[in-house]
Amino acid sequence: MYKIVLIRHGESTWNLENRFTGWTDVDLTPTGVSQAMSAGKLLKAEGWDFDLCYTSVLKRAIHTLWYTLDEMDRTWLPVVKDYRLNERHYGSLQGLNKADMAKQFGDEQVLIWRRSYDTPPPALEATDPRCERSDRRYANVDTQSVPLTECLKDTVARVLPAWNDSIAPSIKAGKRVLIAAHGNSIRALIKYLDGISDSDIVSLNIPNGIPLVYELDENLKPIRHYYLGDAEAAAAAAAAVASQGKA
Ligand SMILES: O=C(O)[C@@H](CO)OP(=O)(O)O
Repeated sequence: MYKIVLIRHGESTWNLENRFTGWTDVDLTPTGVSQAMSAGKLLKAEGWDFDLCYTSVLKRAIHTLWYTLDEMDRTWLPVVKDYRLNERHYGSLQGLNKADMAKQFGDEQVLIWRRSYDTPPPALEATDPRCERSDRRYANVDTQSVPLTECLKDTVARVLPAWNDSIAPSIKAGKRVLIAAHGNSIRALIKYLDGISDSDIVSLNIPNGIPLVYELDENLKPIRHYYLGDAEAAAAAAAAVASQGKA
């Protein structure tokens, strides 16, 4: 049996301000830093250790990994930064307030933008200053692969190659893997691993900064999963994420 740990980044400045974030590279808040440190303390206290870490190229996930590893005295571990683990691209909603959008367009429309499997939010124009295509961190990525918007289906399509080409082979080679990523890139991976239907994935929400353990069989099929620490607190934090898109 293999075990991996997934962790969504701690609270970011735009989580706090309730803004659609996507590929915008925002910082952790002090709360986010302490969530990441608590995650590291919990992992250490429960005897977890890792050989290889994966994260995105966005600093809220990278810094979460740093603070978590620092608490474990494991900042020396190898880290693979892969843009394919980035948050789902939120198109032209990036930067806008979720509750304001719900007031303007209704809770149902915002739920579709946030959680529908195959309806993407309105796209960014390639000329929009928010477009990431000229960002140097994506210089080696094919332009068409730097999205202008994404639905979860699109995110699954980019996360899965990272899983299949890189993460899964590492796990099978016996590496103990920690993945620090984002709400929707983690939802994309879980949808695939657990075979969750397009309609059921709508209600899955991932809380900030709480380690989520997946136990996998020899074919990397999930046996069970659970949050470390207080399960009720994790469920309450996930429910709070769900209601962020309400007016
Ligand atoms: O704004 C975002 O990028 C994500 C995660 O913070 O939000 P949501 O939970 O609405 O998909």
